[in-house]
Amino acid sequence: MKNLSIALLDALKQHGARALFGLPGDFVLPFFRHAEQSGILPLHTLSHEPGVGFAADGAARYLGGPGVAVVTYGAGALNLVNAVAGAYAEKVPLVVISGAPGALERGNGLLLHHQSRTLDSQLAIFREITCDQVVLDDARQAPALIARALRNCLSQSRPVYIELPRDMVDAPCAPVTPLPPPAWDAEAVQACAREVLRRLAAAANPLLLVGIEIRRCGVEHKVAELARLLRIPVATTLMGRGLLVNQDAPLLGTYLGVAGDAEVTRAVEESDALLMLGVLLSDTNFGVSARKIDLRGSILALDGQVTLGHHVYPAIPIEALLDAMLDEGAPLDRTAPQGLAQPAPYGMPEDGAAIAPGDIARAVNDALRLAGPMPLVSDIGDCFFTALDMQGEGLLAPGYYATMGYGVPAGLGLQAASGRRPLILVGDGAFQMTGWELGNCARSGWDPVVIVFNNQGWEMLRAFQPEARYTDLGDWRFAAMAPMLGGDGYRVQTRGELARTLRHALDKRGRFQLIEVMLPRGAQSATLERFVAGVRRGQARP
Ligand SMILES: Cc1ncc(Cc2csc(CCOP(=O)(O)OP(=O)(O)O)c2C)c(N)n1
Ligand SMILES: [Mg+2]
Repeated sequence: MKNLSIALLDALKQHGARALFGLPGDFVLPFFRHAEQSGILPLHTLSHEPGVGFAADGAARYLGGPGVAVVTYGAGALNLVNAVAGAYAEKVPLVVISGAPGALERGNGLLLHHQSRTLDSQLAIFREITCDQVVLDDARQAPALIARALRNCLSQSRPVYIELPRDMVDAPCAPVTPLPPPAWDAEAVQACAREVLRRLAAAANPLLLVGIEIRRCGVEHKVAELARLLRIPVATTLMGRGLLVNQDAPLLGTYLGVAGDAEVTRAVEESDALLMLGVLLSDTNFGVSARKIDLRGSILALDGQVTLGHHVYPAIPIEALLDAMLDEGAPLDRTAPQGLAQPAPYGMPEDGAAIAPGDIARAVNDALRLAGPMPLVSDIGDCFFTALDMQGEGLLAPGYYATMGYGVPAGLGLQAASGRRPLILVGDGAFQMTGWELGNCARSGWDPVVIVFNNQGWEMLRAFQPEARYTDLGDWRFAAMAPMLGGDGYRVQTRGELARTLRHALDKRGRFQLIEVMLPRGAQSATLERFVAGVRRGQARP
């Protein structure tokens, strides 16, 4: 019989995990030893737990399986909270494994180091940001608890919390038998699919609007097939940017309300049968709508249920709904829409002019057209709005939860788990938070290309409070620091320098490449300007 640590590691691998990300401490050292010595999953350490969480998140988003973060009790696990909360908000299947005090030390009457209020305070905190929590303090129960937690992590596409007392890691433990996904009622699914198809057929302007859950559930190809079958155009939400790329779908583009393409906005907001698949009804997706979308006339398939106006069908997995619609659907009486997606911007002039954010999108699109597609990972800031105009191999970004600090570690997690080299976009403010994780690249064999949007300030905040002085961050000279961190740094001031440096950096492998793009103070992307105007308009409305 194996021990509990090996049973847990085997189960993680069986459920699709491809790597462990962690930062050890005494409560989790025994598990780290098994993780490293067993080699069941590669173990990558980072320098601060937010980076551990974002790296696990990036791996999960890119590969679809669970991302795994392994930390010590208290100071470690509570450092992870923001990353886990963001994963919960954006439906990322994350597994948090926290070491914890053993039974004897729990009962010795002393306050333990890393303890906050009580020894169960941490569990209480993680109850709020995970869909399931288990404490492995009994080896007989452990296999069933692990199986339940991992099944819920994947079926709900949300983080789960596993607390592992350090005196349990060597306990003899039976292997974990994976549980089947939750059952559903085929008849209810068929009835729901027929009602959705009837509504679409009766509409003058049916439209599909897709969100991030269709990627988490691995059904993008089925959505594209449905759009082609029914001859219905598709738009993505802000969070869904990058979905259905290369899926041969009649893609209109990304819905950004008043901040986006007017054609796409009109198509979404004037649709009389909006079928929303995997869409979060969030302010970032709908907060800048030109006019309020009539949700009563729309259909929402999210979180395993389908809402049609005032009807709710519970327990309808999105893949089952799509399969039933593909079985029963037929072309609606419409001409097949041609994808209207606005072409991405190309052709940045390679001259001596100062660089604007929009130039960075053009330069990246020009360079990737030559070098080949790369996964894009963006932090929050104007780099995110600029990334919406980039043609990458999908875009990973916390577009709804909107936490800074995501970009660099998430890109490292993506490369660690998949081997693919990412292009990371990050502002100077966000780089100050977690950009230093690049110092782990040399020993881990990672070599991302990182573009730092250096406008020497918190520009997104300046957009709302131009008079503020506290948004000025000064010039941190990131490129000059790159060699000390084991990479190559380039500081570029003109469009010509940007184009040449980007081509050079994409060619250079084996060391991270940091391109510090100097942006004039106050320079904003057109999308950010429209987004700010939209938010202001929304706030001004009675
Ligand atoms: C963890 C966290 N703390 C604060 C904030 C609030 C914020 C949102 S945007 C922003 C400024 C970002 O500055 P940066 O230089 O990175 O990018 P740019 O605006 O283009 O200049 C802040 C402080 C968020 N979102 N997350
Ligand atoms: Mg900035």
